[in-house]
Amino acid sequence: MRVDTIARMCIRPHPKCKTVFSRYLSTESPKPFESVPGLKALPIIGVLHHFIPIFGTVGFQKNFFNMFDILNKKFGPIVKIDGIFGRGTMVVLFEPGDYEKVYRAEETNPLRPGVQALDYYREVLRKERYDGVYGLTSAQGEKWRDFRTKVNPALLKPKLVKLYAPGLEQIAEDSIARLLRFKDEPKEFSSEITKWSLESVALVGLGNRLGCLQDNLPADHPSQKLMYCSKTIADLMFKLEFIPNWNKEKSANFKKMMEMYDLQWDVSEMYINQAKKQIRERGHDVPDEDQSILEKLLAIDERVAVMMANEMLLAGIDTVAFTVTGLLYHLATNQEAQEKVRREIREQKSARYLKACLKESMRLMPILPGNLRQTSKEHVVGGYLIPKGVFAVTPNENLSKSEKHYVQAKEFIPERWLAEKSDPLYHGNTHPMVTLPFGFGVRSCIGRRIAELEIEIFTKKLLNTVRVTWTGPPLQVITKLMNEFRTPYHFKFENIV
Ligand code: HEM
Repeated sequence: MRVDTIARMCIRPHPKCKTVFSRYLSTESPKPFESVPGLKALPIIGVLHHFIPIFGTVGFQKNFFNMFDILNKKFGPIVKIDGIFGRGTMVVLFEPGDYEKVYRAEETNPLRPGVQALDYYREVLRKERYDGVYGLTSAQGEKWRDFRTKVNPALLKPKLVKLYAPGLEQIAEDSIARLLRFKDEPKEFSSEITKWSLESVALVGLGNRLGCLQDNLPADHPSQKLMYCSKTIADLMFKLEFIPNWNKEKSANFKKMMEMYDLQWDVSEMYINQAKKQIRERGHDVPDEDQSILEKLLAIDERVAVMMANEMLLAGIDTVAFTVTGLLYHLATNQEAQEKVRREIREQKSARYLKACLKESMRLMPILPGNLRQTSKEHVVGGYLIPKGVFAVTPNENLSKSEKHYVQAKEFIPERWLAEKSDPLYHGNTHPMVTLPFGFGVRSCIGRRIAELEIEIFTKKLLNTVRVTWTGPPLQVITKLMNEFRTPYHFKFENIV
């Protein structure tokens, strides 16, 4: 019997057989990768000519959202971009079913290429210091899996993460008191919300308050250095990753980036050492609720514990500050939704509606415009053969704002996350891979539970006693590597008790 006949007879083939049979189940053989439509490279300049204003296929675009939109309109649901900006070839998949197939097939060993400068810093420049423990953001393969397996329970178990609630409530109260003092100076909001975010993630990670929310914080306070590093690294990352430079490692930006990584490491190491000393002095009989993530991980693997704490102090600042700012903006510009959240808080109900607001806000303003995996094997997608080693990009922000996937897609409607199946707004009508603000699968964001808890606690505390309004033009998102907001912010905070 022919192999394709067997494949068709098999109703629920074993996953291994599925892989073997998948090629036979399609009547046509896949088209070669070279024939995927998209941006072709020229010698030396690569794909740069496509981005020349007016004449280029894509032209100059100020963000990924616009760029993906044009690529989709010009080339269809699957678009190839030859070796962009010194990186490998990319394929942008606009059909959720297509990238679901790739991402699920990559789940056994999900490769997400790191930031090149950080990889260089950890694996070459400071090789002796890290010696194979590269953290979640840089490591791949076995090294990543080993690290992730050790840290998953401490960071992702909701029950364990909730133990930090009392400390986070205190931080939220301190931060809100400051916001109310600065209410007539909206320029302060950006730095205040970043301080809240750092103070919160440090409490969870290290078990200590850093003191960012004290009055007259000196400019050279170590916490100021961490906030400065986080911002500068994000800016430089964009310049180094997405702006072509044929001699990157000798450039001033690259050197500055190495200095920033050194500074970020030195300051976080100083805080981590302080925390370790306190843990030692306190002894071991400490209940779970009083243990920081650092303390829990130190009992498993010291080097992993230190690296995780360091990554929390880098990846856990601007991501959370951006997301809570987006949520407050949506609630400030949708007073009815804000009132509903306030009622829920005052009636001490579960935070169902608030959580729906957060999901809806992240759908419209995600920190990342899309997700990324590097293929470790061949895939057949949309009739094309995608080879090993290609960067498979999902343009989630575009899809999340498209009428093809959501009813009234550009509007803030938290109810869609709570609607019944019979309601046209019901979110289950949309493919579950369209909106992925925390990424996908086993490599999704390790800080998700912490971020959600921090945001929920802060928003509840704030809205219980404060009305938030927005007095300026619509808030604009600027895409660098991560999304950012154009400042100044035009929030107004008014005490209502
Ligand atoms: C609302 C805030 C946050 C958002 C929206 C967010 C989003 C993301 C996304 C989209 C990814 C990529 C996942 C993937 O490739 O599938 C990611 C990875 C990661 N995030 Fe977050 N993040 C947030 C907060 C945090 C916090 C608070 C921390 C630290 C505690 C953190 C640490 C990390 C790390 C270490 C990774 C790499 C995970 C891995 O590769 O295993 N993030 N995050």
